[in-house]
Amino acid sequence: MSYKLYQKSGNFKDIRRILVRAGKGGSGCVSFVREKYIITGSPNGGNGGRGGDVVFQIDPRETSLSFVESVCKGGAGGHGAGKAQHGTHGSPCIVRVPPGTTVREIDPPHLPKDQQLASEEGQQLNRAVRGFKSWKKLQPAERATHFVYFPGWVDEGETDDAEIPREYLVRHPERPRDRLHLDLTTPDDRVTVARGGLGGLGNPHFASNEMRLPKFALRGLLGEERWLELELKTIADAGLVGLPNAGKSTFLRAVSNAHPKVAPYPFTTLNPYLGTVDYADQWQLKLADIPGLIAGAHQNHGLGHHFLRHIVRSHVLIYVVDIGKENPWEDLATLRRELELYSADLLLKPSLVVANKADMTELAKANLARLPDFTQLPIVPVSAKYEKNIRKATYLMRKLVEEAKAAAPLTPPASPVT
Ligand SMILES: Nc1nc2c(ncn2[C@@H]2O[C@H](COP(=O)(O)OP(=O)(O)OP(=O)(O)O)[C@@H](O)[C@H]2O)c(=O)[nH]1
Ligand SMILES: [Mg+2]
Repeated sequence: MSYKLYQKSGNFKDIRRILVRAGKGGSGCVSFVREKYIITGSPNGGNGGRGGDVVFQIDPRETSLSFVESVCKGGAGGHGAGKAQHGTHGSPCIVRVPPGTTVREIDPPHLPKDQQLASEEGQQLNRAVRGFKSWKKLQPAERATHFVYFPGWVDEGETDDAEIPREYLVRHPERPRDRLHLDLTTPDDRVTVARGGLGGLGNPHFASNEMRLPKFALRGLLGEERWLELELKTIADAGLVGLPNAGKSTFLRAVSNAHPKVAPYPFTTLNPYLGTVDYADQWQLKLADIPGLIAGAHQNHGLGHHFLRHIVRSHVLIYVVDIGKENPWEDLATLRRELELYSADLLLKPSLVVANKADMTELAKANLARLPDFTQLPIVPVSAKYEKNIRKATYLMRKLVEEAKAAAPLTPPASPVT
């Protein structure tokens, strides 16, 4: 049931597993000067171009991971050509991701269990399989995968003495041992997640006194390849939590420029929704509306509780309770219990109780009088539908957010790129 409801939420995706593969480098070229009266032309093959990187561009306009491709490939570098013409660089693959995306490298799904990188044993095996293998020890057939030859020319050990720069010694670059782990929070930042392969060297590079006319050039290297898990944890200053139908979306509509759907049935909201509250002095507050939580959400009742990932980063939590029904404090206790089961840290965040639907009845008034007996948190009665007492709520929200920001001013810094 809950799965189906989640599926109904259109294209929204907050978790994705993708493959990023940077482009391979172009090959170097074997070529010689051919001109009238020049019998033995000097080598003039160009180098191959670099493969294109895969780059994550953090774009504040994006709010979902649904437009990220499952396979992101950088373009291949062009091959070198005669007359010392170098190959073109491969075009980079630029992937737009919303701020708040975390990136974690995972094992490729097709590797057998014992070869997976997670275990130390698996890591050793991986290194042995695709680890550093000196090209000198390779069989001729294997060696041909490193070199391009002049047509009809047979390698009889000439390539043994070729001076090859260190970075070319490994044809299949070993999978980086440090796994990529990034937290992309800074808007408009760019992070390279897979580097393109180097372009191969043309034959002039191997010319020496012993070998004036080298008839081989280097092939380009393969680009990096990684499997990544992207998870979107929305960045908002405050998050609304409440039972279904408590009026969270109505409250967001009342205080911000956002227009989430409002309807008198539970689970109207299926995706997190972000709104901005504008204050008179240009100060802004980002407020996130998420689907309703119910008792047992940690056991996947209702819509489950995985959407709580969108409020773990917010500075302040706002509990929206429907004060017009019997025993609203039980709802508050349910909410706090479910939050604790997701992450106990959530309960430590500064919070505020918005007692919604205060316009309703005498019961609402009686409940409001009793509510402080059940919680220490500040309580603001409002009517989101009729926009009553909204100013007081926004004022308190701002105060809490400013205090929380002053206490922990920095958003977590982006971890270094490996
Ligand atoms: N009388 C009254 N009705 C309200 C008030 N706030 C919201 N409602 C009504 O309550 C119903 C539910 O409101 P929503 O904003 O969709 O509730 P929600 O918490 O977002 O619900 P879900 O998205 O399903 O979790 C709607 O029919 C609203 O018109 C209020 O202050 N007074
Ligand atoms: Mg809603």
